[in-house]
Amino acid sequence: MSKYKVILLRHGEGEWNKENRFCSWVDQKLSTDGVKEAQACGRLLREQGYTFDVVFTSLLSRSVHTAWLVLEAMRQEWVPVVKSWRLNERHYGALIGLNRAEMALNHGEQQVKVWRRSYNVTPPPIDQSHPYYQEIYNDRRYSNCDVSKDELPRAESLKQVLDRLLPYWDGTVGPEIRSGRSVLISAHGNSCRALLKHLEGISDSDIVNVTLPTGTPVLLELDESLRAVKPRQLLGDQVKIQAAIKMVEDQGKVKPAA
Ligand SMILES: O=C(O)[C@@H](CO)OP(=O)(O)O
Repeated sequence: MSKYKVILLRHGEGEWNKENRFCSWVDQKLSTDGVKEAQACGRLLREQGYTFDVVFTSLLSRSVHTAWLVLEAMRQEWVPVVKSWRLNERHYGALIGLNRAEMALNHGEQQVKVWRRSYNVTPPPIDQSHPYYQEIYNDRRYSNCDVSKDELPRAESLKQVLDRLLPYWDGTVGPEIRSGRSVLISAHGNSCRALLKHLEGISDSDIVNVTLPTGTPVLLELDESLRAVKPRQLLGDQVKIQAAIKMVEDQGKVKPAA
Protein backbone atom coordinates (compact mmCIF):
# COMPACT_ATOMS: atom_id res chain seq x y z
CA MET A 1 0.00 0.00 0.00
CA SER A 2 1.21 3.50 -0.84
CA LYS A 3 2.25 5.30 2.32
CA TYR A 4 4.61 8.05 1.18
CA LYS A 5 4.95 10.23 -1.92
CA VAL A 6 8.34 11.56 -2.99
CA ILE A 7 9.21 13.79 -5.95
CA LEU A 8 12.49 13.09 -7.70
CA LEU A 9 13.75 15.66 -10.17
CA ARG A 10 16.60 15.80 -12.65
CA HIS A 11 17.76 19.45 -12.83
CA GLY A 12 16.79 21.69 -15.75
CA GLU A 13 18.97 21.67 -18.87
CA GLY A 14 22.57 22.71 -18.18
CA GLU A 15 24.90 24.57 -20.56
CA TRP A 16 26.81 21.39 -21.34
CA ASN A 17 23.61 19.39 -21.99
CA LYS A 18 23.23 21.84 -24.87
CA GLU A 19 26.82 21.35 -26.05
CA ASN A 20 26.42 17.57 -25.65
CA ARG A 21 29.45 17.25 -23.35
CA PHE A 22 29.74 14.93 -20.34
CA CYS A 23 29.25 17.39 -17.49
CA SER A 24 29.31 15.25 -14.37
CA TRP A 25 31.21 17.03 -11.55
CA VAL A 26 31.95 20.20 -13.56
CA ASP A 27 29.82 22.96 -12.08
CA GLN A 28 27.99 24.15 -15.18
CA LYS A 29 25.06 26.52 -14.72
CA LEU A 30 21.52 26.02 -16.07
CA SER A 31 20.96 27.19 -19.64
CA THR A 32 18.22 29.76 -20.36
CA ASP A 33 15.94 26.86 -21.34
CA GLY A 34 16.98 25.01 -18.17
CA VAL A 35 15.82 27.97 -16.04
CA LYS A 36 12.47 27.94 -17.87
CA GLU A 37 12.14 24.17 -17.38
CA ALA A 38 12.70 24.48 -13.63
CA GLN A 39 10.17 27.32 -13.38
CA ALA A 40 7.60 25.34 -15.38
CA CYS A 41 8.20 22.35 -13.13
CA GLY A 42 7.51 24.50 -10.05
CA ARG A 43 4.31 25.85 -11.60
CA LEU A 44 3.13 22.33 -12.45
CA LEU A 45 3.79 21.07 -8.92
CA ARG A 46 1.96 24.08 -7.50
CA GLU A 47 -1.04 23.55 -9.79
CA GLN A 48 -1.15 19.90 -8.74
CA GLY A 49 -1.23 20.93 -5.08
CA TYR A 50 2.20 19.68 -3.95
CA THR A 51 3.87 21.18 -0.91
CA PHE A 52 7.33 20.36 0.44
CA ASP A 53 8.82 20.37 3.93
CA VAL A 54 12.43 19.78 2.91
CA VAL A 55 14.42 19.68 -0.33
CA PHE A 56 17.60 17.68 -0.90
CA THR A 57 20.08 18.68 -3.60
CA SER A 58 23.62 17.81 -4.65
CA LEU A 59 26.51 20.25 -4.20
CA LEU A 60 26.36 21.19 -7.90
CA SER A 61 24.84 24.56 -8.81
CA ARG A 62 22.50 23.19 -11.46
CA SER A 63 20.63 21.04 -8.95
CA VAL A 64 20.61 23.80 -6.28
CA HIS A 65 19.36 26.45 -8.75
CA THR A 66 16.68 24.07 -10.00
CA ALA A 67 15.47 23.59 -6.41
CA TRP A 68 15.42 27.36 -5.81
CA LEU A 69 13.49 28.05 -9.04
CA VAL A 70 10.99 25.28 -8.29
CA LEU A 71 10.41 26.60 -4.75
CA GLU A 72 10.12 30.17 -6.02
CA ALA A 73 7.48 29.17 -8.59
CA MET A 74 5.66 27.25 -5.85
CA ARG A 75 5.90 30.26 -3.48
CA GLN A 76 7.64 28.04 -0.96
CA GLU A 77 11.07 29.71 -0.92
CA TRP A 78 11.27 29.32 2.85
CA VAL A 79 11.50 25.52 2.68
CA PRO A 80 14.93 24.29 3.90
CA VAL A 81 17.35 23.03 1.24
CA VAL A 82 19.87 20.42 2.40
CA LYS A 83 22.90 19.65 0.21
CA SER A 84 25.23 16.69 -0.08
CA TRP A 85 27.91 15.51 -2.51
CA ARG A 86 26.25 12.09 -2.22
CA LEU A 87 23.51 13.32 -4.58
CA ASN A 88 26.06 14.64 -7.12
CA GLU A 89 25.94 13.46 -10.72
CA ARG A 90 27.83 10.27 -11.45
CA HIS A 91 31.57 10.94 -11.74
CA TYR A 92 32.40 10.35 -15.40
CA GLY A 93 36.18 10.27 -14.80
CA ALA A 94 38.32 10.95 -17.87
CA LEU A 95 35.19 11.34 -20.03
CA ILE A 96 34.30 14.66 -18.36
CA GLY A 97 34.13 17.47 -20.89
CA LEU A 98 34.13 15.20 -23.95
CA ASN A 99 31.44 15.46 -26.62
CA ARG A 100 29.18 12.38 -26.70
CA ALA A 101 28.55 12.42 -30.48
CA GLU A 102 32.32 12.65 -31.15
CA MET A 103 32.88 9.79 -28.71
CA ALA A 104 30.27 7.76 -30.62
CA LEU A 105 32.13 8.45 -33.85
CA ASN A 106 35.48 7.43 -32.37
CA HIS A 107 34.45 4.52 -30.12
CA GLY A 108 31.07 3.44 -31.50
CA GLU A 109 27.55 4.16 -30.25
CA GLN A 110 27.41 0.87 -28.36
CA GLN A 111 30.49 1.72 -26.28
CA VAL A 112 29.08 5.17 -25.49
CA LYS A 113 25.80 3.52 -24.39
CA VAL A 114 27.78 1.16 -22.13
CA TRP A 115 29.63 4.10 -20.57
CA ARG A 116 26.43 6.11 -20.14
CA ARG A 117 23.84 3.58 -19.08
CA SER A 118 25.36 0.26 -17.94
CA TYR A 119 25.29 -0.60 -14.24
CA ASN A 120 28.73 -2.04 -13.62
CA VAL A 121 31.13 -0.36 -16.02
CA THR A 122 33.37 2.36 -14.57
CA PRO A 123 34.81 4.82 -17.12
CA PRO A 124 38.58 5.50 -17.07
CA PRO A 125 39.46 7.59 -13.99
CA ILE A 126 40.27 11.29 -14.07
CA ASP A 127 43.89 12.15 -13.24
CA GLN A 128 45.83 15.33 -12.57
CA SER A 129 46.54 15.92 -16.27
CA HIS A 130 42.80 16.25 -17.01
CA PRO A 131 41.78 19.86 -17.83
CA TYR A 132 39.05 19.87 -15.14
CA TYR A 133 40.90 18.00 -12.37
CA GLN A 134 42.10 21.07 -10.45
CA GLU A 135 38.79 22.88 -10.82
CA ILE A 136 36.94 19.94 -9.27
CA TYR A 137 39.30 18.88 -6.49
CA ASN A 138 40.40 22.38 -5.40
CA ASP A 139 36.81 23.49 -5.06
CA ARG A 140 36.01 24.59 -1.49
CA ARG A 141 32.60 22.89 -1.64
CA TYR A 142 34.35 19.54 -1.21
CA SER A 143 36.33 20.62 1.88
CA ASN A 144 33.61 19.84 4.39
CA CYS A 145 32.20 16.59 3.10
CA ASP A 146 31.74 13.50 5.25
CA VAL A 147 34.77 11.98 3.49
CA SER A 148 38.17 13.55 2.78
CA LYS A 149 38.97 14.96 -0.67
CA ASP A 150 41.24 11.98 -1.32
CA GLU A 151 38.33 9.61 -0.78
CA LEU A 152 36.06 11.38 -3.26
CA PRO A 153 35.57 9.37 -6.47
CA ARG A 154 37.81 9.68 -9.55
CA ALA A 155 35.28 7.80 -11.75
CA GLU A 156 32.10 5.88 -10.99
CA SER A 157 29.88 3.17 -12.43
CA LEU A 158 26.19 3.54 -11.66
CA LYS A 159 26.70 0.87 -9.00
CA GLN A 160 29.34 3.03 -7.32
CA VAL A 161 26.93 5.97 -7.40
CA LEU A 162 24.36 3.85 -5.58
CA ASP A 163 27.01 2.71 -3.08
CA ARG A 164 27.79 6.33 -2.07
CA LEU A 165 24.17 7.45 -2.24
CA LEU A 166 22.57 4.68 -0.17
CA PRO A 167 24.06 5.68 3.21
CA TYR A 168 22.63 9.18 2.64
CA TRP A 169 19.24 7.80 1.61
CA ASP A 170 19.12 5.41 4.59
CA GLY A 171 20.55 7.83 7.15
CA THR A 172 19.19 11.25 6.13
CA VAL A 173 16.50 11.33 3.41
CA GLY A 174 14.64 8.17 4.40
CA PRO A 175 14.12 9.20 8.05
CA GLU A 176 12.63 12.54 6.89
CA ILE A 177 10.16 10.68 4.69
CA ARG A 178 9.33 8.22 7.47
CA SER A 179 8.67 11.08 9.89
CA GLY A 180 5.93 12.28 7.53
CA ARG A 181 7.76 15.21 5.88
CA SER A 182 7.14 15.70 2.18
CA VAL A 183 10.40 15.55 0.28
CA LEU A 184 11.68 16.86 -3.04
CA ILE A 185 15.01 15.52 -4.31
CA SER A 186 16.59 17.78 -6.93
CA ALA A 187 19.50 15.85 -8.36
CA HIS A 188 20.93 14.53 -11.64
CA GLY A 189 20.18 12.06 -14.42
CA ASN A 190 22.34 9.28 -13.01
CA SER A 191 22.01 9.90 -9.28
CA CYS A 192 18.22 9.75 -9.86
CA ARG A 193 18.62 6.56 -11.95
CA ALA A 194 20.66 4.93 -9.17
CA LEU A 195 18.00 5.80 -6.61
CA LEU A 196 15.21 4.57 -8.89
CA LYS A 197 17.07 1.28 -9.37
CA HIS A 198 17.13 0.80 -5.62
CA LEU A 199 13.55 1.93 -4.87
CA GLU A 200 11.89 0.15 -7.79
CA GLY A 201 14.10 -2.96 -7.64
CA ILE A 202 15.18 -2.57 -11.29
CA SER A 203 17.57 -5.29 -12.48
CA ASP A 204 21.16 -4.57 -13.53
CA SER A 205 20.21 -5.21 -17.17
CA ASP A 206 16.93 -3.25 -17.21
CA ILE A 207 18.42 -0.08 -15.73
CA VAL A 208 20.25 0.37 -19.07
CA ASN A 209 16.89 1.36 -20.58
CA VAL A 210 15.98 3.99 -17.99
CA THR A 211 16.62 7.57 -19.10
CA LEU A 212 15.30 10.69 -17.42
CA PRO A 213 14.57 13.98 -19.17
CA THR A 214 15.63 17.28 -17.59
CA GLY A 215 13.25 19.35 -15.47
CA THR A 216 10.50 16.72 -15.26
CA PRO A 217 9.15 15.76 -11.83
CA VAL A 218 8.99 12.03 -11.14
CA LEU A 219 6.37 10.95 -8.62
CA LEU A 220 7.26 7.89 -6.55
CA GLU A 221 4.82 6.20 -4.21
CA LEU A 222 6.56 4.20 -1.49
CA ASP A 223 5.42 1.67 1.08
CA GLU A 224 6.31 1.40 4.76
CA SER A 225 9.79 0.08 3.95
CA LEU A 226 10.36 2.82 1.37
CA ARG A 227 10.01 0.61 -1.69
CA ALA A 228 8.04 1.71 -4.75
CA VAL A 229 4.53 0.29 -4.81
CA LYS A 230 3.65 1.35 -8.34
CA PRO A 231 5.48 2.47 -11.48
CA ARG A 232 6.99 5.93 -11.35
CA GLN A 233 4.92 8.70 -12.92
CA LEU A 234 6.62 11.42 -14.93
CA LEU A 235 4.38 14.45 -14.45
CA GLY A 236 3.44 16.71 -17.34
CA ASP A 237 2.68 16.44 -21.05
CA GLN A 238 3.43 12.79 -21.93
CA VAL A 239 4.16 13.47 -25.61
CA LYS A 240 6.73 16.13 -24.70
CA ILE A 241 8.21 13.88 -22.03
CA GLN A 242 8.73 10.99 -24.49
CA ALA A 243 10.33 13.39 -26.98
CA ALA A 244 12.65 14.72 -24.24
CA ILE A 245 13.68 11.17 -23.25
CA LYS A 246 14.48 10.36 -26.88
CA MET A 247 16.55 13.54 -27.14
CA VAL A 248 18.68 12.48 -24.15
CA GLU A 249 19.12 8.97 -25.59
CA ASP A 250 20.10 10.37 -28.98
CA GLN A 251 22.88 12.47 -27.42
CA GLY A 252 25.01 9.30 -27.52
CA LYS A 253 24.58 8.80 -31.27
CA VAL A 254 26.83 9.90 -34.11
CA LYS A 255 25.61 13.27 -35.35
CA PRO A 256 24.46 13.03 -38.99
CA ALA A 257 26.48 15.29 -41.32
CA ALA A 258 24.77 18.68 -41.80
O1 LIG B 1 26.81 14.81 -18.42
C1 LIG B 1 26.44 14.09 -17.46
O2 LIG B 1 27.03 14.07 -16.39
C2 LIG B 1 25.21 13.19 -17.65
C3 LIG B 1 23.94 13.98 -17.64
O3 LIG B 1 23.80 14.81 -16.56
O4 LIG B 1 25.35 12.62 -18.91
P1 LIG B 1 24.61 11.31 -19.46
O5 LIG B 1 23.20 11.68 -19.83
O6 LIG B 1 25.42 10.97 -20.68
O7 LIG B 1 24.69 10.26 -18.40
